[in-house]
Amino acid sequence: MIRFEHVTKRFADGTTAVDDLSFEVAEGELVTLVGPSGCGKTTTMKMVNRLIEPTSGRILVNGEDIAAVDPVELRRRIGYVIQQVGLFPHKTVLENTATVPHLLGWQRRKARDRAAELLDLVGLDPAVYGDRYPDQLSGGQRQRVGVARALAADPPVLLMDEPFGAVDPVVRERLQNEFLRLQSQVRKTVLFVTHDIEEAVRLGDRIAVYGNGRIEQFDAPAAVLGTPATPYVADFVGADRGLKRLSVTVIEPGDLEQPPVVHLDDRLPEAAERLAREGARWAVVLDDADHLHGWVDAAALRAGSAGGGAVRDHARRMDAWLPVGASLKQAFSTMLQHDAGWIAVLGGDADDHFLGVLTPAGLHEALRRSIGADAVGAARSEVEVATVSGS
Ligand SMILES: Nc1ncnc2c1ncn2[C@@H]1O[C@H](COP(=O)(O)OP(=O)(O)OP(=O)(O)O)[C@@H](O)[C@H]1O
Repeated sequence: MIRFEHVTKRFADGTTAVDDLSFEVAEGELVTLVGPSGCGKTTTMKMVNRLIEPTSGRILVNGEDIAAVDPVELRRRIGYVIQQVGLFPHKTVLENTATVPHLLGWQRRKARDRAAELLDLVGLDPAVYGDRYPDQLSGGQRQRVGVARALAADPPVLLMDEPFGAVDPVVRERLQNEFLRLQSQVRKTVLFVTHDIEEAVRLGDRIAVYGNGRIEQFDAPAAVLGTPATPYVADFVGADRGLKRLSVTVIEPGDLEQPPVVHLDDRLPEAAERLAREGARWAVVLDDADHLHGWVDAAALRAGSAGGGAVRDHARRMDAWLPVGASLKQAFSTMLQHDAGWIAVLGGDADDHFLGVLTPAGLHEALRRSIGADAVGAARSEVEVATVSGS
């Protein structure tokens, strides 16, 4: 979808910003370009929409050599989001979002409807924010408008240059999550520049690690963290790359335990007896629709049994839950946040169907799986650490 063939950019003053670059971003793929300041990431990106012309080599978008495409026309087909969002201050949020559809000559009504739809998609209610001006928004909201505007004309390709760089870490993480959700719906071909390895790892299907005008490694996040190709990459991803892997390893159904499950309306004596039979100290409680309600203590059930009643009289709410596919980092963080010895995992066919619980032991297994997955290429010391800590 985006293909670089031996692309070099040498500026007039002799600086070689990009040196013989060849790589490809597949259709619907999100590739992050990551590296220290000045290594050529932005230059790479700006060559795709012809804000910068290569000195040699060629770039194809959707099989077409872009050197032959009129730059203005090319840019209308490519969404572009930058850090200083560049919203028009005298235009409302809705008008800003409808900019490209207008340029493309859409009917006013159709353009505004589309803009409203996009604002909704990025989490801004058009009825609340549509008529505001950019200076009446927070930094995070402005970034969302930037993303909505870039997507408004439904371009197949999106270029994003540090789009979430100017907001604080909490808002940034929220924007990243929202963007991932959005991308899973719209499946654009995305080139995403960042100097933050955490962001690159979280967002990228693949990551290109840059060092001085060249790509040092181009691979899936887990592979870059697990088996850095060069000492430079190892240094760049950091000594705590084991920890960073937590954010790219997901919980799988096999990591879960299956405690006894009771329902809110189950009668007490039967429920208490069942837990006693199974030797369980607690059970997960589901409601009529099989949605997670919480948990119940076996001793409380036993004590209450004599008086009759139902599980609901003793059930406690449980807010510590995660969707299957969440990262181990989220699992760790949820356990800490709720001071919980286990967390419920929901998902599967129906979205919030109860699947099982993740315990610290399950988490540990998942960690070992994450390291073992590429043990073939992993450094010996890493595998040994996993073995020792697991014994
Ligand atoms: N117009 C220009 N003329 C001369 N040199 C330039 C020009 N634009 C960029 N450069 C140089 O090219 C190199 C790569 O710049 P580029 O902006 O692509 O880096 P980057 O990786 O995006 O950095 P940052 O993360 O700081 O944005 C740098 O050494 C920069 O100084």
